[in-house]
Amino acid sequence: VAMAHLAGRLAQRWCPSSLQVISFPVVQLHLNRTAMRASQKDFENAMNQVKLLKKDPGNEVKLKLYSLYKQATEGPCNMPKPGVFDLINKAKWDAWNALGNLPKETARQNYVDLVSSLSSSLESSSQVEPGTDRKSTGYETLMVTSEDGITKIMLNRPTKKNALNVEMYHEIMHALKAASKDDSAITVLTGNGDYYSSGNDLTNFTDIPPGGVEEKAKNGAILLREFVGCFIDFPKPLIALVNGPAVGISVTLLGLFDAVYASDRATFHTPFSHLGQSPEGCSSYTFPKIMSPAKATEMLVFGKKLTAGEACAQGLVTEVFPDSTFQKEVWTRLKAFAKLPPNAMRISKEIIRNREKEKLHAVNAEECSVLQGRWLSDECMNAVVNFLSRKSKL
Ligand SMILES: CCCC/C=C/CC(=O)SCCNC(=O)CCNC(=O)[C@H](O)C(C)(C)COP(=O)(O)OP(=O)(O)OC[C@H]1O[C@@H](n2cnc3c(N)ncnc32)[C@H](O)[C@@H]1OP(=O)(O)O
Repeated sequence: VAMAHLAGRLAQRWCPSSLQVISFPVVQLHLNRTAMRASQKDFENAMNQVKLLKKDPGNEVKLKLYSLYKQATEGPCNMPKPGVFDLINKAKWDAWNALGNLPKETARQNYVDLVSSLSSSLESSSQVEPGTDRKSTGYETLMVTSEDGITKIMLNRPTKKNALNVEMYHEIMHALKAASKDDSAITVLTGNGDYYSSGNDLTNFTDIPPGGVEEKAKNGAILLREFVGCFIDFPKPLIALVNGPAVGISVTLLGLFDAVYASDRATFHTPFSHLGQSPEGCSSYTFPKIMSPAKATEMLVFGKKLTAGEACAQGLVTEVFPDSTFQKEVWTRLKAFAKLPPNAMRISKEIIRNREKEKLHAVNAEECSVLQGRWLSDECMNAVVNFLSRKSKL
């Protein structure tokens, strides 16, 4: 968060003429989808949409819909528990009861989200050729599709090398939450175009709220903590397809994925010191564990850029594929994974992740708090000003 007026002051202090060449685009703060609440009308529309689904979504999803509907309309489960032999009503009761004290509004929102993810994946199944991706609409910065039991979240700002702007952070969180509830077995994150992602969009640092730079840094830390938290808590197998170079937060997050497949064109670069910043995405904890403390230091402190082969040798990448066959090979493999029993995969992931979850959340909180301070430093502001004034690139 190098903030416009402070950055401007810095530029003026050290290089008055540079003010003419730096124009600070104002980042449009888009509506936080996660903060959106479904209205009664949205809820009613969703109920109508369910009736129009052309394909049976399966018992598990139907139970989820039932329980969310009951919670949204009546609140916590208020029925006597059916007998053990009343299997259907018992399953319904269990599903509703499992929602505990979930607020009615949240249940309503979850119902609307679930129906929307079903509509985009099931409704279109009758409209598209087999094998063609089904696209869910409504995202500005992502392409989200569901096919063959796989939800694919594709970063879609190729002209900006898939840099993560504020809207993209919110949309990824939204897409992950929807994917965690949809009927896919696994979820994939990848990039559109020649880059996987160039990391945090450095223009995020330029839109200063009335509270000034401190407030900007504080808001950035809150956003980052919530964003990384979604990866820590994601319940299904989450796989990264690193189609090209990856920078900054797009690299650090890889330590929270369950598998990372990379094209041999990919590179892995975390130039935090160059940018006056410090590690995030829980990498201060995951990287030393994955690759040894010294190798992690080379990346996170000295900003050493790794090739895909090096990242694989160090355990950050699971497997590397020639770029020419990357898509074909990984998708064949992913489709086979997606046929495995989804509940078994979820439970196996849970048992691996649960052991680390508390620690990861604590690390995330600490990293965000340290970064909040870094964003206010001259070192960080200089780096951002230099990039925005096109004086430096990585
Ligand atoms: C709130 C949470 C904060 C979490 C913090 C996370 C920390 C990080 O992620 S640190 C990493 C930050 N990323 C960078 O420093 C990368 C900066 N970009 C570059 O150095 C270069 O663009 C590149 C090496 C990635 C690519 O160079 P190349 O010559 O191939 O392409 P360009 O012409 O530079 O880029 C095309 C286009 O894209 C814009 N762009 C690329 N990356 C970013 C970025 N990170 N932020 C903003 N904009 C970016 C670049 O400005 C070009 O835009 P124009 O065509 O409009 O000039």
